[in-house]
Amino acid sequence: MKTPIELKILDSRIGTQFPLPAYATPGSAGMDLRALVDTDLTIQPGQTILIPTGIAVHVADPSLAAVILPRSGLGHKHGIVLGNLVGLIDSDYQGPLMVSCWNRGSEPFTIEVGDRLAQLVFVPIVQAEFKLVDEFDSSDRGAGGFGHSGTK
Ligand SMILES: O=c1ccn([C@H]2C[C@H](O)[C@@H](COP(=O)(O)OP(=O)(O)OP(=O)(O)O)O2)c(=O)[nH]1
Ligand SMILES: [Mg+2]
Repeated sequence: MKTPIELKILDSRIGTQFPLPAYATPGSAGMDLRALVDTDLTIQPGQTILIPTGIAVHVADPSLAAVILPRSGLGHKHGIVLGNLVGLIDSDYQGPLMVSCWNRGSEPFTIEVGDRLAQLVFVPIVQAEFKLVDEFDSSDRGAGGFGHSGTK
């Protein structure tokens, strides 16, 4: 069962030259987002560029959100990841979906118009309400963290 999500096409090349984002296989968790840039562009090592995807989505339901994640091939082989590491799309955001593209590699990387750059994953969200306490019920871990248990 798929969840309906409203989508606006902001760039008419989506739906004509390039398809709407879609799951590549029945088991895919993410849909690839394309670079709807005017012309091919090169990202220099260390440079970060904000890339439009040509679409807007309105998740609407506060118990859902979307995240933008890197594609493993681009990240691992070319150092093309996200300037914000992970993009979080709030359920009430209605603006253009943008990808912050960071070349953390050592070679210039050329993005061609319509290239699949990153992926969009819809996730469930729990909104918390803080309940102030003076003491927590004790747990096995307590305050141990940040590697306190070692590596072996
Ligand atoms: O990679 C991203 C990350 C965010 N957004 C949009 C959707 C998100 O709902 C909005 C705000 O993102 P976020 O809350 O992460 O950024 P902020 O710096 O806290 O901005 P704001 O003050 O607008 O919340 O920007 C994108 O299009 N792409
Ligand atoms: Mg914010």
